[in-house]
Amino acid sequence: MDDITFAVLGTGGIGRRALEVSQHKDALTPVAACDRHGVAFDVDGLDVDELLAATEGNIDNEVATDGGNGTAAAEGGVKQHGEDRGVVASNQARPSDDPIQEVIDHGDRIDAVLLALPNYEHDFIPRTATRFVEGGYSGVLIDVLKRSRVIDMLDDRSDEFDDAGITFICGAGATPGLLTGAASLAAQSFVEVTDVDIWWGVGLKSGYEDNRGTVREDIAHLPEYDIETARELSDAEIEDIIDDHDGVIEFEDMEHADDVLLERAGVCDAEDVSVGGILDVRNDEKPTTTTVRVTGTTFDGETATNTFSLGDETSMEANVNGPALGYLKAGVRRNCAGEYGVFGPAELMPGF
Ligand SMILES: NC(=O)c1ccc[n+]([C@@H]2O[C@H](COP(=O)([O-])OP(=O)(O)OC[C@H]3O[C@@H](n4cnc5c(N)ncnc54)[C@H](O)[C@@H]3O)[C@@H](O)[C@H]2O)c1
Repeated sequence: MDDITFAVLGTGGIGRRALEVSQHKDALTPVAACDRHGVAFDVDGLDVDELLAATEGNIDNEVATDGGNGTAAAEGGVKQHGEDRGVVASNQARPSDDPIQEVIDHGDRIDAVLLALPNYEHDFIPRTATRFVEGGYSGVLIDVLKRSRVIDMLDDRSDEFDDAGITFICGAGATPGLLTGAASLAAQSFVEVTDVDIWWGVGLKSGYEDNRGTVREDIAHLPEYDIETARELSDAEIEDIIDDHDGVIEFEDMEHADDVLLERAGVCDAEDVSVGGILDVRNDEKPTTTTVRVTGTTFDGETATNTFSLGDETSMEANVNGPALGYLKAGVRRNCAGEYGVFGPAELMPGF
């Protein structure tokens, strides 16, 4: 495949690592990266080492997205060294009042855009996608979002994507993403799938400070919170929740889009999919092994469970960004073939 130029929207915990992982993939050139405060653009390819070094320990991950500050958490302690917050600390970047628009304005030079943006407002990523349509972009958009309900919001825009020549790959991180694809592959042994159980373990070696978006959004899955209440928590309150759980938080029945993404690929009904897991915010060792268990019946009447498990040494960052960039490349192939609209990770695997 020819060299693929791509942009990263959101250089927080995930987006920075996406830039780093892209250095290890063939034929991928990052040409743009932005956070809420600034944008770096170089059509010949960003100097990723410089950008990562300049933003190390200086990541913008305020709770605000495009709605301004206004929450207690937004006042909180973003790690910051020097005067420039986030990507602007890189000498390739400059401040911007609307960095996403600047990426859209360079859209004719960008084959694919990875949206590593927060999901504090469920419609933020769909709204951002609409901006790309309105800005005349045609290419690949890909996200790593988690929530099931956002997939419907993207589906509602499917005709717009089609008309614009956009191939949108949704839910293409780890879960959903890698594990959804694995479930789809494991299901191929069966003629009927009765259960898909996803159980993940994540140890965050860099702790809450460098993974604020992910940890806050995960807390929203606890029974006593939702996305609105989690958004309003201050950093100190989040640290208290982490303390109350001794750093290890267990989740059950999470609203993860693996369910709707497997249903739309024809693997099983969404209600037959369950997702849970354990997050250890203070340890880089996984608190439990990540597994996908797919149970079904074969054409010759046997009932069995196919199990896929991740090596405990693989980090969350590796399991989100490797697949995201792999799916990005699969999206570019689809786009070049004239296949537009919304695709999930399971649809890019063997089908039924
Ligand atoms: N699917 C998976 O397996 C998986 C795993 C981990 C994280 N995630 C998701 O990845 C997303 C990112 O997580 P994170 O930990 O990197 O979050 P983060 O808060 O660290 O980073 C988000 C970035 O988006 C930027 N941003 C926000 N509003 C913006 C705007 N209007 N314009 C430009 N940039 C803007 C912020 O400045 C920040 O740099 C979250 O939604 C999280 O749930 C998915």
